[in-house]
Amino acid sequence: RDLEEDMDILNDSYKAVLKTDSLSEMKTELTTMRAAAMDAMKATPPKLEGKAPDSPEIQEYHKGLTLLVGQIDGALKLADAGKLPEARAAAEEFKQTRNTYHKKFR
Ligand code: HEM
Repeated sequence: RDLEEDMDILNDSYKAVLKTDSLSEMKTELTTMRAAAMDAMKATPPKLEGKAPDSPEIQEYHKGLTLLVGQIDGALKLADAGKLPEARAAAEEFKQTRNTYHKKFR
């Protein structure tokens, strides 16, 4: 999958996560988001084309996705514990990460 596809998947599943009243749907969509974020790590954003894999910019890009995966895992843990409102509140916080890293790399 290319980066745009991963981002489109992140986007669709994120909308579903914020909207659903079903714990099992939330878990499925969070798991889909996690896989898309992990796959996005293999891509190079068009803006960073030509940068070395160990350049500060690529490292920063990976840091953003690692942060998002950590936040997704936090929300998954709450969903696994049956805490739907708390899981949704945790998912709301992904927006900050998305916006911060879109400003840098999108
Ligand atoms: C909940 C989290 C996120 C959502 C919902 C999201 C969603 C999106 C969407 C809808 C696009 C446009 C895709 C398209 O052109 O079809 C996009 C592009 C992009 N996003 Fe995200 N994003 C998220 C997090 C992140 C993070 C954490 C990073 C980097 C660390 C990132 C980096 C990018 C980049 C580089 C593009 C441009 C891709 C390109 O033009 O090929 N995104 N994102």
